[in-house]
Amino acid sequence: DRSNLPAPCESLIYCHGPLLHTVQMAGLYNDSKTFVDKKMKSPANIILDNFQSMMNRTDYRPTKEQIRTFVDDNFDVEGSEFEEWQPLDWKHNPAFLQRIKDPLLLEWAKNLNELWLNLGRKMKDEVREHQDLYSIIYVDHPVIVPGGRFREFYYWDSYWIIKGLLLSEMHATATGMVTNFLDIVDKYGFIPNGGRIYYLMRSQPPLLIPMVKLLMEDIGDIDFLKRHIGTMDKEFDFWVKNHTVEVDYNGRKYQMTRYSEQSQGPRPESYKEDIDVARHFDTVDKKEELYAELKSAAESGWDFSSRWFILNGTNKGNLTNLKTRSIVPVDLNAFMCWNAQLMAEFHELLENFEKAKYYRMMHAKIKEAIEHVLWHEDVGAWLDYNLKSGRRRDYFYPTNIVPLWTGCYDVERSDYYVSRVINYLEKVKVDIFEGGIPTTLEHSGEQWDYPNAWPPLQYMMVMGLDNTRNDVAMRLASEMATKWVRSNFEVWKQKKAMLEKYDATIFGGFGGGGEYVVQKGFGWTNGVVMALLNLYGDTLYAADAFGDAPGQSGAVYGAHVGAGGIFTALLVVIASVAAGTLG
Ligand SMILES: OC[C@H]1O[C@H](O[C@H]2O[C@H](CO)[C@@H](O)[C@H](O)[C@H]2O)[C@H](O)[C@@H](O)[C@@H]1O
Repeated sequence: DRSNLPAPCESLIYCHGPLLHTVQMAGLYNDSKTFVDKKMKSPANIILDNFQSMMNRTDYRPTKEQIRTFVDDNFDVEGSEFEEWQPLDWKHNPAFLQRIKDPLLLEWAKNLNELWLNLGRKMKDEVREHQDLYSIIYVDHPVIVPGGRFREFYYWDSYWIIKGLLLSEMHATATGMVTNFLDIVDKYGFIPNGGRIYYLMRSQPPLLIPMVKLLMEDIGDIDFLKRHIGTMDKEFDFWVKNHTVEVDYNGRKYQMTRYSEQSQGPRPESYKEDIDVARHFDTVDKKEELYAELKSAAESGWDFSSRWFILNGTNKGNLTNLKTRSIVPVDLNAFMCWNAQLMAEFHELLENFEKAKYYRMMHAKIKEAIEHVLWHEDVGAWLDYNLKSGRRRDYFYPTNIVPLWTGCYDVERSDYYVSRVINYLEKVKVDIFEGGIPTTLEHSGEQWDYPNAWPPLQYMMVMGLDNTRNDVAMRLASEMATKWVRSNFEVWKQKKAMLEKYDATIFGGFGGGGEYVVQKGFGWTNGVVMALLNLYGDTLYAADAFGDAPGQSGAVYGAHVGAGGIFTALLVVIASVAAGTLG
C-alpha cells in the first residue's frame, strides 16, 4: 500500500496537486519538463489563489489558451534562475591536448574544451534568497550541466563531467561540483536524481564516492577528505538502508541492492506521460505501482529500457510491464562494491581503522554476492537477476561487464574472467555495429534500448576491458574506443554538436526514441571523448590509412579479435607514418 507515502516533494506548484495536474495535462509544451522548470512570479499562496480564481471563472473547465494565459501571467520563462557566467578556471591549452597526435582530433579536442564555457551555470543570488519561488535546488558553487533541457546538475552524469573537467584542468569547478553534492547529502541525506525539488524522492547511480576518488587522484587534498568523510559515510548508508533487498539464492541469503523509490504519484516533469501509461490500469493501487516502477527506472539512469520489463519472465513488453524494483542490476551492485572498497581505502588513509574494517567487510560481502548470484561461467558474464522468478536475465547489456571496471571480481583469477568475457563479447557480436556498442539488443522504442548507444556505457566497457591489462581485452577496448571517437567526430563534423546519445547501427548516427528529442551539449559525452582521447590519443586517428573513417574497422576484425588487433596496429602505424608522427 503506497497511500501513506509522500509526494515527490511538498510543493503544490511543482510536485503535486490540482494546479500541476491542470497545467501538465493541458500539454502546453512539447516537453513536460518546461513547466516545472519555470520560476514563480509571486509566492506560491498567491499563485494558488490566482489558479483558484481562474478555475472558478471558467467553471472548472478552462481552455488550453486560458491555462496558457494563467501560466504566462504567473510564471517566468524557464532558465531564469541563472546569470551570465563562465568558469574562471577555464584554460586554453590543458596538457592532455598534447597527447593527441592526430591534428584533426586535436582541433576537435580544443573545441570540446571550449564547450565547458557554454555548459557552466551559476545561480543568481536571488535563488538563494527566495528558494521558494524556484524548483531548482540552490547550490553554492556553479555547475557544468548536461545541456539542452537538462539545465541543472544530474547525479551520475557528473562523474563523466568531472572526469572531463579534470582533464581540462578545471580543478576549482570540479571541486565545486563535488562540494555541492556533499552539501546536498548533508542537507537531504542523499543526492537526488538532479538539481530540482521534483527529483527529491529518488536518486541516481551512486557515483559520489568515485567522484571524490577522481578528485583525490587529481589534487590529493587529504584535508578535503577528512572534512567530508562523514558525509560520504552518510551517502553509502542511504543506499544500504533504502535499497537493500534480501536475495535467497541456492540456499543462501545475500544482501543486494536494487533501484526503488518511495513517493506517490507520477513524475512531475513527465506528468502527462506517466498518467497516459497509467490509463492501462484500472485501480489507484495499480497506477501507483506503475508510478513507482517508472520513478525507480528513472533512478537507475536507464529511463526507460526493456532492461526493466518483465513479461512472462522475458524482457518483452512496454512501459506497463516495468518491474524495475524486481530486478537486481549488475551495475548498481558493482558500484556499491566499488564504493565500499574506496571508503575502506579512504578511512585507512585517515587512520579510521574501525570504519575501514567495516567497509572491507561490506566490500567482501558485496563481492561475494556478485560472484555467487550474478556471475555465470557458462555465459561468460554477470547478469541481472529477477527477484520474482529467481532466474537470471540472460540479455546483452554493456553493464554485464561492469564488475571489470569497478574491480569487483577475484582479480587473482583475472585471466579466467577475462577469457570468459572475451568469449561472451564475441558470441553476442556487439562489435559488428558501426557507431558503437548498443544499449540492448531489443528495439522497444525506448531511449535506453537498441539502437541507441550511450557515452557512459561505452566508457564502462572500454575502461573495464582496459583495466584488466590483458592484451586481447586491451586491444578490444582500444577498438571500441576508436569506433566511438570516430563516430562522435563524424557527427561533430556535420553538426558541430555533441549529443546526449548516438545510434550504434549508423556511423555518425544520432540517438532517438523515448519521451524527448535528442539533446545537444553534452556533459557526459564530452567527458567520455576527452577521457578516450587522453588514453588513446597517441595511436588514435580520425581516419584510417585509406583516408576515410568508416569507424567500422571493428566490423572487419570484430569476429577475430586477435587478427583484428594486428590489423589495427598496422593501420595505426601506416596512419602515423602518413601523418608524419612516427620516426
Ligand atoms: O525527463 C525525463 C528523464 O530525464 C532524465 O533522464 C535522462 O537524462 C539524464 C541527464 O542526462 C540522465 O542522467 C538519464 O540517464 C537519462 O535517462 C532524468 O534523469 C530522469 O529522471 C527523467 O525522468
